[in-house]
Amino acid sequence: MRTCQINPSILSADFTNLERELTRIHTADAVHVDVMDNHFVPNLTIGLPVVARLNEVSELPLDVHLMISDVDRWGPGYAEAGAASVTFHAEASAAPVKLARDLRAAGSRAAMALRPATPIEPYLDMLPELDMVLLMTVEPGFGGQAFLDLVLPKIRRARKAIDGTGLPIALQVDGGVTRETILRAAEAGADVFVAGSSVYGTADPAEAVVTLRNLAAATPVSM
Ligand SMILES: O=C(CO)[C@@H](O)[C@H](O)COP(=O)(O)O
Repeated sequence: MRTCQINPSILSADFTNLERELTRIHTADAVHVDVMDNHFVPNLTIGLPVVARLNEVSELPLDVHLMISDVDRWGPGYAEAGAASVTFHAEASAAPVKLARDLRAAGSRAAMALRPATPIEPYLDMLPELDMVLLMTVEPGFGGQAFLDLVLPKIRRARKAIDGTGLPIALQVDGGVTRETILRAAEAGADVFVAGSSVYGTADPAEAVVTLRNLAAATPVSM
């Protein structure tokens, strides 16, 4: 068994009562908070004041995923608000190394996300600046989409590159993660899984988290 984490996405939760929705996933490793600005992605969710308040009421660490433009300017504020980890999109950052350093300096883990079609190779040199890489397995913007198998070879390449650094960099996947697709993502080398519908869409989200984590942990990486 290996160590894997499940971070449920509150995009699939009931936005009228987020505090209660956090308690329904008490078995999770962190809560994945999707920040969307209706500019970088065609959807709008929550911003800094709500994230700051969530951090005050949450027993789980916040794994904040910024799907916003001008992230070099706005990103560090989420770290200052107490997020345990802040993920920015490589496609939205003009200065990703500086941003990763700013996030760490503000007290959070620094993570970089890539859309399904964005290659990882141009970013391999900056892996030591990162605590986590997020490979999107759907186009960012909406929950409930189907997992894109075409990302699996990139997950494998990322796993190899991360292992090559010898650093404890997590490899997260996000989008379309179910009891079935988590097996393929885990086998390719992912170790942190974001799941929205397959957690909040069940009668017992806490139990769904445990099931997903056990499935991933029991799946060896195969290169
Ligand atoms: O960031 C996103 C979508 O942009 C994700 O976090 C989704 O919210 C995951 O939802 P499911 O695909 O698991 O339903």
